[in-house]
Amino acid sequence: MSEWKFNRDAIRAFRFVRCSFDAATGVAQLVYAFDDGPELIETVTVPGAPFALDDARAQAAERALRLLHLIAGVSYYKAAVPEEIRIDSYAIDADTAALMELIYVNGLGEFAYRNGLNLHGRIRFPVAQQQGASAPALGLREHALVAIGGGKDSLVSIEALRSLGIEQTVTWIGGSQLIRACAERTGLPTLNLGRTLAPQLFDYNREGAWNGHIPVTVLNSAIMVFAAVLLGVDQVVFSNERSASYGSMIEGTGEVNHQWSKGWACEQAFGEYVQREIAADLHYYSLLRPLSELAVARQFARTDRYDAHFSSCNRNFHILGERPASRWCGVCPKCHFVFLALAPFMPKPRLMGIFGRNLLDDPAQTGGYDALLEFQDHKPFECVGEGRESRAAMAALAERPEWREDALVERFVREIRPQLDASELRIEPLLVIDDEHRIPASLWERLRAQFAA
Ligand SMILES: CC(=O)N[C@H]1[C@@H](OP(=O)(O)OP(=O)(O)OC[C@H]2O[C@@H](n3ccc(=O)[nH]c3=O)[C@H](O)[C@@H]2O)O[C@H](CO)[C@@H](O)[C@@H]1O[C@H](C)C(=O)N[C@@H](C)C(=O)N[C@@H](CCC(=O)O)C(=O)O
Ligand SMILES: Nc1ncnc2c1ncn2[C@@H]1O[C@H](COP(=O)(O)OP(=O)(O)OP(=O)(O)O)[C@@H](O)[C@H]1O
Repeated sequence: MSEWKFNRDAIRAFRFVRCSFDAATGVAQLVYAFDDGPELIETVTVPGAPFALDDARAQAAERALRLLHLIAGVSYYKAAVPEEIRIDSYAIDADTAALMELIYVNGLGEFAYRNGLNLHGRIRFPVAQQQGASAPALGLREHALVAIGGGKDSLVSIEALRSLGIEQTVTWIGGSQLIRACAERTGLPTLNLGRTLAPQLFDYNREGAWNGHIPVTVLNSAIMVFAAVLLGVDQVVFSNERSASYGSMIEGTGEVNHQWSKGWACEQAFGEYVQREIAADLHYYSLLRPLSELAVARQFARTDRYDAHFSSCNRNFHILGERPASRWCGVCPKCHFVFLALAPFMPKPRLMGIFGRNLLDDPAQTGGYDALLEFQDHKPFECVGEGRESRAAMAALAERPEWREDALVERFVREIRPQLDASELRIEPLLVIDDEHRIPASLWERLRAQFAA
């Protein structure tokens, strides 16, 4: 074993070695390996131990733990993308294998594109078990674990649930101080779940592992589903908007979606699996699925409670390395997009106060905005709205005296708008509320009224 060296091209198999949960400490261990190399151990910690679970809940927790083990393996599998996948300590059925293949192939879509790999037909999870009976209801109490990511989207959901009188715990994974500050600002009960990646992964990255984006939202979702079973609550709520279902259109390749695991196809498949295989009364859904990014931005602008606390800039969220000097780096696609999406819905001085500058009056940001507008470039690989949303927001600003002389708005009017169909530049059609979602019927009518107001 001590002779083993990471060599991505020589590795034959990725192994799901075992997973375990210690109810006395709240620590779960997710163990993987390449061939007969060292064990790669990821840990997830759920506060509130010791957990005393009855038989039905203990069995559901074991099923949720295996689901998490399978999904979290994507961080390690991607390092070598070997031909074979093995599961050493339990067996999975065809439905589980199909869900994993869906998540791995699509969730690693950007990773594969950027590395010139073709994962279709390559990722095969071994099926060694017949389909079992559907999971029973556990008698979970009515309470929502709401994911918070530090950005605008989750804050919109949290405020919506608050106004509907739904009991919630604001929940996040990892050690981000920015997310903690936002969570505390809500004034609601909070829960911080621990997650530590196997340290060898960072060595492997330095030693030439394949690297790239992983489907982090479905991974966070699986962690929260596991926590929900332990804590005995019936809802896991995310804040993934409709626009997340649409990727970047790449010439010669087709659609590649950075945020596939925030999209509708993933939510449907994962949510149905959780209800069928983990607990019949555990509901996983995105509260913002019926809304576009612009509609979410409009909702967010209705309160200034979080202006001094939130950030959508992903540069704040690295596990290793540098963070930006301020909450908004001002030069990444998320900063560009969020500034543009909020601009039609809030007074200019408020927006400039949030960002500390005017990104639309900075010619250095031209390339970044062109990509968002899908003008001579494709939509960036980031969690940003559709090109038509960016174009409609820019067109709205072009009509506003306080914005139209800013460098990038003025350029849009002069160079880009003349090439576009004016009938496709209206914001209103993009604010329409969709009916495709998994929001429980008991909430939906009241929520719809709130979103429509
Ligand atoms: C913060 C960030 O954007 N990270 C991406 C970045 O990682 P980087 O190497 O610059 O630094 P670290 O985040 O510190 O990660 C170090 C390495 O660890 C591996 N890793 C990390 C987290 C994980 O869950 N699994 C991992 O395997 C990886 O090898 C890292 O290099 O670049 C990486 C490579 O492209 C990305 O994988 C990192 O993305 C994170 C997984 C991440 O959390 N990204 C979110 C900020 C993000 O993109 N969120 C989207 C959601 C999209 C989705 O659900 O698919 C969003 O904003 O909505
Ligand atoms: N560290 C985390 N722990 C738990 N949930 C997270 C974490 N990071 C992101 N999420 C959740 O993942 C989903 C997608 O994240 P995303 O970054 O789009 O949302 P956001 O941070 O609320 O808003 P924004 O799009 O403005 O950044 C959201 O439901 C968010 O709450």
